[in-house]
Amino acid sequence: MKIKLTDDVMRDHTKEKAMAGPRPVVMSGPSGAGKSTLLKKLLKEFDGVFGFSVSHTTRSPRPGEENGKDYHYVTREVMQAGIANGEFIENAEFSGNMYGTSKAAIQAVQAKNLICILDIDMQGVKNIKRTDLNPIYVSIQAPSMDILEKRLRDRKTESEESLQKRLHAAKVDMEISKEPGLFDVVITNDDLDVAYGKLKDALLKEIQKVRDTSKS
Ligand SMILES: Nc1ncnc2c1ncn2[C@@H]1O[C@H](COP(=O)(O)OP(=O)(O)OP(=O)(O)O)[C@@H](O)[C@H]1O
Ligand SMILES: Nc1nc2c(ncn2[C@@H]2O[C@H](COP(=O)(O)O)[C@@H](O)[C@H]2O)c(=O)[nH]1
Repeated sequence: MKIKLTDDVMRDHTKEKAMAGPRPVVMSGPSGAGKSTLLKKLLKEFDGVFGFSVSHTTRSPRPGEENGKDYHYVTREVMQAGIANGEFIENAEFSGNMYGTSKAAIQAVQAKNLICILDIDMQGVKNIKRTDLNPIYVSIQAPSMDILEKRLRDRKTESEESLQKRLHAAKVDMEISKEPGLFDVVITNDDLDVAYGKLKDALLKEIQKVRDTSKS
């Protein structure tokens, strides 16, 4: 039997699709694996396609980081009040600091019909899985623990204590990321250009959606 859709039904369906917008992208993986490096390349090459979800954190800014651009830097008290007030879609304690994605951070990107990128740890991934955000889950991994440690040390952003906490979390992360179905794609970031190519391939469909929408 052929079902004839009325104009109203068709209009509603189209509106729903337009409102749904592109799927967000969750990038996760051990600290030092190269998430920020890769997502900065994406944001630069695809200006007007991707938007970064600016998280809140209680850690101090690193040299060159900007409040409101890299993170919203807040105190524990402010962060805890926001969480208690239901302002966060997810939050986690990582390496002695609090991190969280506010609902407003995601809405700010989605309001512009951009692909919202979240850079979050494994606890964040597990928590986002319980929401209806429906992102594409990408895991970025380093080729080995030794290379990861070298990258983190060479970055010169961590104290020895923070570095050890991050390496410990990385071991857990590397194991969990093998869980079948947890991530849509797992990318080993060995050669940066190769890893970036794989990331673009994984997101091609969503990139095209945004480009098609902005043309129409
Ligand atoms: N493919 C690569 N080869 C060599 N060095 C790399 C590569 N990718 C990233 N790096 C370097 O490794 C360091 C860690 O990368 P980056 O800061 O992007 O990691 P991250 O996963 O975002 O870490 P965090 O979770 O702590 O923010 C940086 O100094 C970066 O320049
Ligand atoms: N669960 C969340 N994790 C987050 C968020 N923002 C960042 N992160 C993760 O924290 C670590 C450390 O980040 P760093 O900038 O201090 O190196 C890293 O794995 C990030 O992915 C967040 O909002 N929620």
